[in-house]
Amino acid sequence: MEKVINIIQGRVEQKKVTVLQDVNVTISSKEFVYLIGKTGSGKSSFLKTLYADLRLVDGQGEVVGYDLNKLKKREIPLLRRKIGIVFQDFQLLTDRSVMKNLFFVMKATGWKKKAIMEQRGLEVLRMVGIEEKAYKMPHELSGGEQQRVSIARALLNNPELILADEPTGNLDPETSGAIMNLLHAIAKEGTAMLMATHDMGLVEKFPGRVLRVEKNTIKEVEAMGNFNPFEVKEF
Ligand SMILES: Nc1ncnc2c1ncn2[C@@H]1O[C@H](COP(=O)(O)OP(=O)(O)OP(=O)(O)O)[C@@H](O)[C@H]1O
Repeated sequence: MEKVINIIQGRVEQKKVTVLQDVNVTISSKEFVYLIGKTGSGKSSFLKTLYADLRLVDGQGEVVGYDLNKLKKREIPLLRRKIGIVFQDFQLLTDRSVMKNLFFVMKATGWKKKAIMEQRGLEVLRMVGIEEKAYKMPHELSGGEQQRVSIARALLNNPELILADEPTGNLDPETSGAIMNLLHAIAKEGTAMLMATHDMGLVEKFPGRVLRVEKNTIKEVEAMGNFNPFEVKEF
């Protein structure tokens, strides 16, 4: 299977302080992978490194075919076009409709023809089950619906990888479950998913590969057989 993330002996800093080191992580297409760990352990920092918002200080890294060490500033938008990013707080533009939120991203990533943009907008909204909300304003939607819009936005450019930072953090358990089903369905279609969460209930309910951030590094959690996310396999 094709590797969408390959980090070898990676090190990540925040303000000159090492947050993660000796990071070795490989993720292939279609995989659904959780990134767990305590608050402040470095989950967001790792995701930021993958979408080139933080530098990979040492080590090698390749994300959707881009070499993180060689990536020039002007190439960052090209990398982000092949990655979908979903945040806990949705990050929708509140002053415009759902469709105009999608247009905003499409324009920024090189789409030009309005009719084609509208067609693609409706298509991704259909994929997440809210096509009928296309012309509503964000505040007219529930939290779960807003998160579906942000997932639709992440899907616009057919990403090879979706990075989701606590995507269910602001949602009630039932809505979280529906969003998890959606994310799993997207991963099955071929988009790799790396999802940071500290909701262990979700990890148990929707099994997947688990990586744990602890002691300034990332470890694979043994998830075979008796699933126990607290059992850590040492490298
Ligand atoms: N912009 C920043 N400037 C300086 N230090 C930062 C910055 N962002 C994060 N840090 C520090 O880096 C470390 C890792 O933070 P990070 O946000 O990656 O953790 P996290 O696991 O995502 O936490 P949470 O679950 O609370 O989101 C923490 O010690 C944090 O204080």
